[in-house]
Formats: sequence, C-alpha cells, structure tokens
Amino acid sequence: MEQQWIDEQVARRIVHPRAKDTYKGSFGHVLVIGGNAQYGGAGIMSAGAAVHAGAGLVTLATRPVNNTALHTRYPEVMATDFTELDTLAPLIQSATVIVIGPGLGVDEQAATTLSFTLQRVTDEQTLIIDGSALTLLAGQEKIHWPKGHLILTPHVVEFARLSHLAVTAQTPSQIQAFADTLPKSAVLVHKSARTQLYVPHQQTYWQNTSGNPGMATGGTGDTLTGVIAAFVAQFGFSEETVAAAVFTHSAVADQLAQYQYVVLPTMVIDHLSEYMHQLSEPK
Ligand SMILES: NC(=O)C1=CN([C@@H]2O[C@H](COP(=O)(O)OP(=O)(O)OC[C@H]3O[C@@H](n4cnc5c(N)ncnc54)[C@H](O)[C@@H]3O)[C@@H](O)[C@H]2O)[C@@H](O)CC1
Ligand SMILES: Nc1ncnc2c1ncn2[C@@H]1O[C@H](COP(=O)(O)OP(=O)(O)O)[C@@H](O)[C@H]1O
Ligand SMILES: [Mg+2]
Repeated sequence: MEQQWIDEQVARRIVHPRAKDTYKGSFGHVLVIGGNAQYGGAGIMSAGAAVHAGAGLVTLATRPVNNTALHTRYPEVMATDFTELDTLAPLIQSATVIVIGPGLGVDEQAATTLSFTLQRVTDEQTLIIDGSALTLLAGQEKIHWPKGHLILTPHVVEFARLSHLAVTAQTPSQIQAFADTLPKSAVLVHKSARTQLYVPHQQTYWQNTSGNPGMATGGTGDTLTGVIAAFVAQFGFSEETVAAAVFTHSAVADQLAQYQYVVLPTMVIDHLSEYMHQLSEPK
C-alpha cells in the first residue's frame, strides 16, 4: 500500500483565521456522550478538548455525579444525563458532531444509550465512535453502522475486538481490508505510537508524523475525540480535517515534551488554542 504523511502542511491547510462576522453558531455544536460514574474524566476531557479546539457549543451527556467536576474545570460545557433519553433525543437532533464512547462503560445503560443514538444520527451529521462504544459494538453479532459521516478511533486492542485481527496482524493491508467493510463516508483512525488513518477503498493510507511517548497516559485518546469533533464542527467533515486534528493533538504534545517527561491530556487541552493560532498565522 502507498503511504502519505500527516504533517504540519495538512494542518495548515485546514486551520485558518476566523472570519470577523461569525458567532458561536458558526462553529458547530458538539455533543459528547460519555463519562459514567467510574470514568467521568473521559467525558470531561473529550468535552473540554472540544471547547479548547474551537467548537461553538459543547454539551456533555454524562452521569450527574460528574457535573460539579465538569463545571469546575470547563463551565463552558452544558451538561445532561446520558440515561435521560427524552432529554437526549433533541440534543442528538441538533448536534453537528456527536462523540460517543469515552468513558461510557459497557453496562446495560451504556448499551441502551448507544443504540438510541445510532438510530437517530442523520446523513448530515458526523458521529465519532470511541472507547467503550467500540467495545460494545464489537460484541454485537453484526454491526449496523449508522447513517452520516462516521469516524472510528480505536486503539489497537479496540481494533482487535472489532476486526478480530490480533495486534501483530494489524498491517496496513489488513487494516485497509477492514476499512473497506465500513460505509463509504467513514474514516478509520487506527491509534498507536504510529497513528494511521484509513478511508474505505483507497490505495493510500495516512501516517501521522507527530506524537511522543510522553502521551502514554489514560485520557489522551479521550482528548483526541474532542479535538476531532471540534475540527469537523468548524472546518467541515473530510479525511483531511480528521488528519489535521490527529496531527494537531500530537503536535501540541510534542511541543510540551520538549520540556516535560510526561504530557498530560489536560495539558494538551490547555495548549490547543495557542497552537491552532500558530497554525492559522503565516509562517
Ligand atoms: N480518566 C478516565 O476517565 C479514563 C477513562 N478511560 C475510558 O475507559 C474505558 C476503557 O478503555 P481502556 O482503553 O482503558 O480499556 P480497554 O479494555 O478498551 O483496553 C485496554 C487494553 O488495551 C491495551 N492497549 C491500548 N493501546 C495499546 C497499544 N498501543 N499497544 C498495546 N496495547 C494497547 C491496554 O494496555 C489494555 O490492555 C473507555 O471508555 C475509555 O474512554 C480511559 O481512557 C482511561 C482514562
Ligand atoms: N508512545 C506514543 N507515541 C505517540 N502517541 C501515543 C503514544 N502512546 C499513546 N499515544 C497516543 O495516545 C492516545 C491513546 O489513546 P487511547 O488508548 O484511546 O487512550 P485513552 O482511552 O486512555 O484516552 C492515541 O492518540 C495514541 O496515538
Ligand atoms: Mg481510548
């Protein structure tokens, strides 16, 4: 298979200065569905990353036990309970981009919310499926992928559950063969120390050039979902938008790793907007 690089040029093509005559509605509404009682931080980091990467509006559908922590850290984020399906339905309907899975868990409530959401996503929306939602789907006999633009963000073990390919068997041609089974408007982000991006029925996959081992802390992938969501909400769905988000997330971490041994996900969130400003300015 051919390979193309995800580098700063890609991110610079996507992240541009904002037009003067804009408002919060110009930059999309991100709905994150995740964060149960055990994994509250995952939902908070995904939603926080979406705010800091520039989404106009962000709502987190989480468990209420997480609300105080959420609003202490990110008061910009609106909150609701992901088990209150009557309240969730109109939020799903009005979202530009939906993230489902970070810290969602795999219990019955999580499974109910997942199938409720999958049934309601429309052609115009983008759905990012991550973490627990991927694990839940992998447990189904046959996966019915939803309508709309689809972005899957598995790490290698989540990908093994989905594809039944052992980690050592996850070569580019095998990953592409799995990607070819997805709906045509799908992007597969295969996460690892060498994150790659696949699109159904393409001969070329994308290889990220940013990232470092300081990122190996729980929550880094949860944070990535929020960055991808905000990029799609502002700049529109395309494989290049997803590639730009993947690059930006790790490039921020690379800048921090010049001075730090460990790069925490929340530190990446704090520096996203500064880095996006750099990307949007001429060099
Ligand atoms: N602060 C929080 O609330 C956190 C919540 N999290 C959530 O916890 C849930 C479970 O996710 P997990 O990923 O922890 O658990 P999983 O059971 O899905 O996968 C964990 C396994 O995958 C392995 N793995 C991951 N990347 C690998 C790689 N590149 N090479 C080899 N092995 C690799 C891990 O070592 C581990 O054995 C998800 O919903 C996730 O979003 C985690 O993101 C951790 C932080
Ligand atoms: N050694 C590494 N080099 C580059 N990127 C890494 C490294 N370790 C982890 N990452 C990145 O961190 C993220 C981990 O995602 P994931 O395993 O889903 O984390 P979590 O679910 O805990 O948030 C991925 O984006 C992955 O590319
Ligand atoms: Mg994860």
